[in-house]
Amino acid sequence: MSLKQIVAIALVDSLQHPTRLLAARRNRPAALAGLWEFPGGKVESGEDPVEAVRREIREELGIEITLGDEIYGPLEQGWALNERAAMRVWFATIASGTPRPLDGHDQLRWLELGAEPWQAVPWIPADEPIVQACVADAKAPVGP
Ligand SMILES: Nc1nc2c([nH]c(=O)n2[C@H]2C[C@H](O)[C@@H](COP(=O)(O)OP(=O)(O)OP(=O)(O)O)O2)c(=O)[nH]1
Repeated sequence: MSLKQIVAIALVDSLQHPTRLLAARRNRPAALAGLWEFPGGKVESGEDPVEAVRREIREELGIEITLGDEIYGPLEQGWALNERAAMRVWFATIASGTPRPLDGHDQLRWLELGAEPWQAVPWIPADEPIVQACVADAKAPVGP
């Protein structure tokens, strides 16, 4: 694997008819604090990417998730974030629990998918095309 693999979710209210997307505001490191992102994190060595995203979401938001379709990026490893990392992103819904900013974030916000969510908050710049792809993919039915 050439780039560090990050995995994250586009948490939506419904896989079949998504109308809202959860954005999370980072509280660290200083260079990214205050910017909004898809909750997730790094895949550990030897870890399955889907298991990694479930673990990260448990740690960060305190919820269990149902995964839907992947939002495919241009790379096998998903979407380029910078020269060192790429991110795979899946649609997901809440299976149990209520999302709370437990670790890594200081605020969560549901954004309307129909209201240009890439402009609603200051996203990490690398995420903007992913948010746009999320909106485009959400117009077709997603999920199992
Ligand atoms: N989780 C996440 N990370 C993103 C996004 N966009 C983006 O450029 N990144 C970058 C920020 C970080 O450099 C890297 C992810 O690292 P992380 O700090 O979230 O991962 P982690 O929770 O496993 O790490 P740690 O803080 O526990 O050390 O990817 C995004 O939408 N979500």
